[in-house]
Amino acid sequence: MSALLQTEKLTKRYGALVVTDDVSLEVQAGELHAIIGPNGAGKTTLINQLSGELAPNSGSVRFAGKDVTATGIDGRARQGLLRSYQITSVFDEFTVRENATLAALGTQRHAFSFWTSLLGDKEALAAADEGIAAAGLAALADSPASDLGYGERRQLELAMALAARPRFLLLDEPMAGMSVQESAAVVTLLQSLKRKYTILLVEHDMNAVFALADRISVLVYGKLLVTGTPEEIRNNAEVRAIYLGEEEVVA
Ligand SMILES: Nc1ncnc2c1ncn2[C@@H]1O[C@H](COP(=O)(O)OP(=O)(O)OP(=O)(O)O)[C@@H](O)[C@H]1O
Repeated sequence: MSALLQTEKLTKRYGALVVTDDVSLEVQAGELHAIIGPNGAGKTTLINQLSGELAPNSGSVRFAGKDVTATGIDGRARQGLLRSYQITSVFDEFTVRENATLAALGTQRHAFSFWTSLLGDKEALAAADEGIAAAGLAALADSPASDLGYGERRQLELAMALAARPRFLLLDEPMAGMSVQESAAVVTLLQSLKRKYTILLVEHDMNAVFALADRISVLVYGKLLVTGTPEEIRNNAEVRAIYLGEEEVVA
């Protein structure tokens, strides 16, 4: 396996606060790589720099062998590096399939040209249906987005990302706000997406992280403390000290 995504000495500061501190991270093609760390460790800030939403103060991001540090969100999305939400918003009055079709079209052409081709673009429809099926929403493909429950809406965001046929998915807390049952369903879903996509997952639900990840990186105060297999991370003394009391990690 080779690195599909790589950061080198990535640094982001807000005034005197160093939120991403010299982070050099490698995500191998095909792996599910999780980022964990205490609140405020800089996980979201890191993901924002990987998606292209936020520019680092220094350091670089490489994707598929190319330096994309100066490439914006859309440019990275077109290269296949995609965040699971905020790419395009969900239209409540549109069906699941129409939303996913818009997402599929959104990566290829100007935002307003797809109204006319929405129902006619076979390629986009096929990509939409693939995304919907992969996100486990096939039974609701014809339902308006407004009918979806919270968990289903998060699945739709995932379906929309998948409809754009990404190589690499950035997932920022996909289980946030979900019930235990909904989280379990997302774990099953992500298990089914493993290997088909390279995935970087930021998630507070440690059961989910340890069940899913091939490798885990631990961020503390913006610094990358360690990267390892779930077993290595579970047995790492520093990580255990950081998570002392959070029994999920040490269980
Ligand atoms: N725009 C900003 N301006 C100033 N400080 C910021 C800004 N964005 C984030 N921070 C600070 O950077 C630090 C890291 O924030 P970030 O949201 O990346 O952490 P996190 O690990 O994702 O946290 P959580 O687990 O709580 O979501 C925090 O101290 C936060 O207050």
